Amino acid sequence: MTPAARVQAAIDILDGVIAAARGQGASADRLAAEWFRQRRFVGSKDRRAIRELVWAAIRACGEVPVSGRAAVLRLAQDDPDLAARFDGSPYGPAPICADEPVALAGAMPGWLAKAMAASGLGEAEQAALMGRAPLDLRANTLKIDRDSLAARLPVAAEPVVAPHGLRLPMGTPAETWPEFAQGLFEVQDAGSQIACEALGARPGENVVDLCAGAGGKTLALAAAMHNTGRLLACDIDRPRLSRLAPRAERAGALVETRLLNPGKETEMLADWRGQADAVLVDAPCSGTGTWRRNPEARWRLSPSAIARYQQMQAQVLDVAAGLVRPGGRLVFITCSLIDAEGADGLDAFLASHPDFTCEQLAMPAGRAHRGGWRLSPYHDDTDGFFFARLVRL
Ligand SMILES: C[S@@+](CC[C@H](N)C(=O)[O-])C[C@H]1O[C@@H](n2cnc3c(N)ncnc32)[C@H](O)[C@@H]1O
Repeated sequence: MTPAARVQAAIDILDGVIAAARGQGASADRLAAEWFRQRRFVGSKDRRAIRELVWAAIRACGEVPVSGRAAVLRLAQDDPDLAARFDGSPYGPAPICADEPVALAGAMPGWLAKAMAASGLGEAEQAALMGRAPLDLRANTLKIDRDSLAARLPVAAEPVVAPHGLRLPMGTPAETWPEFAQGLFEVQDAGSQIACEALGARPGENVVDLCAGAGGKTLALAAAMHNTGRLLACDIDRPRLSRLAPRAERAGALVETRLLNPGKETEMLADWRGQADAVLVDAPCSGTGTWRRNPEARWRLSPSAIARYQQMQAQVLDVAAGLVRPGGRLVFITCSLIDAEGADGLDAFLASHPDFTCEQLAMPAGRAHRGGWRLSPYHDDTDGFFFARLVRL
């Protein structure tokens, strides 16, 4: 492909991404993969260049751009080489007109920037959400310790702040390695690992991971518990929860799973009522803390979506509260950095559950934030999280 044809390809993919963001359609990743699947003649160098341009344009535009061309023109304004590709050559983009629309630069839509600022995150914090996420691993201590794992990996791995974490160069195909197939590690952001540590799950305990999804955090809990006691992983999403069993098998982790019916969670967990030593609530949220991985997600959010997540968070916290034994722990996690989905929810929970109190945390990275703890890409180079540990009196 000519350099100009690559630019036009990126514009075409971006048009699809923008339409999907407006209509809550497929993710940018899926759309790009589909675009390439239909054009098998596009070589790997071209693919890489096109992808880089697509994601650079997504990162550069805070609001949803009017078109793919307007998004790439945003980048071209600061990049004369890119602007020169708009030369009208065959398969390339038409020359730039003086008065055509150019997308606005920015980290995120204005209403989200305001919500972030009100949650104590200034411009530098907001801009860091558009950076590139590192590739972190968690050594599976059911099978190996961090140092022994690092020595076996085919590329240098740096320890990270999470006690069992290692960091690899971005783009490392870690999941193709035999060490992955052998269950020696999981790919897991260091922030996610630290949030799990907040539960302090111990060997022999009865632990519930209420919103387990495909079990990223469940597997870390199983390792912390040395596969002793009972660990129950629940979710309302069958496809997600069904991905947990093969992962647990690879990791050698002992986990029970239970698929819950929405609205019937308490009933379906009646046998665990007041029995759990610790409950993890990795609540459904907007994922504003994970935009480094899927930056187009910020084009899909709306204030009403945030309000719906808040309701879901209150509901899962309520279910979780009923499972905790007196003296037991409850950890509330969201991978969002806006207080509506973190500290505000924590306050509301404490107001309606006087039998719970918030415990002070001291974690290896991050900082205290309104009764809980915050990790952010800017401050910690992890995904963004809010979490809090509560104890039932
Ligand atoms: C942030 S994700 C969990 C990610 C997972 N813990 C991990 O570490 O990979 C939130 C999960 O909550 C689940 N969920 C939503 N409402 C729920 C409910 N009422 N009860 C249990 N799980 C729920 C969603 O299906 C989703 O899988």
